[in-house]
Amino acid sequence: MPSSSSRQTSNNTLQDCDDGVLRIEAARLAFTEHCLFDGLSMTLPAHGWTCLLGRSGCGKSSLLRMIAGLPVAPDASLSVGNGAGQPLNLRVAWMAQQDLLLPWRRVIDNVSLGAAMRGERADRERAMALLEQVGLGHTARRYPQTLSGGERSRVALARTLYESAPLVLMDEPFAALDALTRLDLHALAHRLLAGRRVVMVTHDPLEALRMANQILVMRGTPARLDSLDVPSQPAPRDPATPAMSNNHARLLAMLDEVAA
Ligand SMILES: Nc1ncnc2c1ncn2[C@@H]1O[C@H](COP(=O)(O)OP(=O)(O)OP(=O)(O)O)[C@@H](O)[C@H]1O
Repeated sequence: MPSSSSRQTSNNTLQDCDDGVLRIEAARLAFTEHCLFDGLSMTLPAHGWTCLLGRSGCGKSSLLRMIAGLPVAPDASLSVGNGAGQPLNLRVAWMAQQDLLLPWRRVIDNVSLGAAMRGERADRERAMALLEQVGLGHTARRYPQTLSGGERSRVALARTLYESAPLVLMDEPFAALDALTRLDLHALAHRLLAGRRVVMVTHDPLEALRMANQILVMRGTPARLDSLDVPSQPAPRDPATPAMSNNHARLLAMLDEVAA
């Protein structure tokens, strides 16, 4: 899902809103035999990263898809508002674990893929500038299969940035990368996404502690959302500090806690 667009969920209309908080409320997802969550709410500040963690299968990716307005299940609903009960319109960009680069399009044409999908003329200058920003200007005319995994992730990041969406949803975007490449991508993504509202699903507590302004843990059955304070240093944080080790232990304990 490389493109962004105006989204409509089952029970609300989303409108552009770059400032102020965003409230996700009354999120519910149930299947015939079980309810994954019901009545979940969260506040997303205007700028900064919210990291969402939880045990496998608790519904993190589904919740992210619901925020994006994508279909998940017949019994799936939430409302998105500005905290004062008013619905909002919001353009959304999506970045997934799989880079979803199209092998038959050159790198630069993958960056501007959203424009092509919307039937718009691609802004090649902008796509090129973004490629330069992620350090891959020299690969513009190559095809994705000639790039390494880390380079492909950089192209996917450039494609996400091309959308200029105020809300960026990321589903384990760095999970397939080796540890050092991941650290590099953290720093790059943090710099290039400054000023955006980012929600990132991750399985990696250290990644969350490194990047987040807000950490939310989904746990319990049906799941509830609990928050964990983040270290006071600015992100992206050095993983080798005592504050990070202490919080890492606390976050692991929260993830491990038996459902209440
Ligand atoms: N049609 C369906 N019927 C029943 N259960 C379903 C259906 N579709 C999805 N599920 C369940 O919904 C749950 C939530 O999936 P989701 O991918 O959102 O979880 P997750 O927390 O992101 O998992 P992971 O961390 O493993 O990626 C899973 O347990 C999945 O089996």
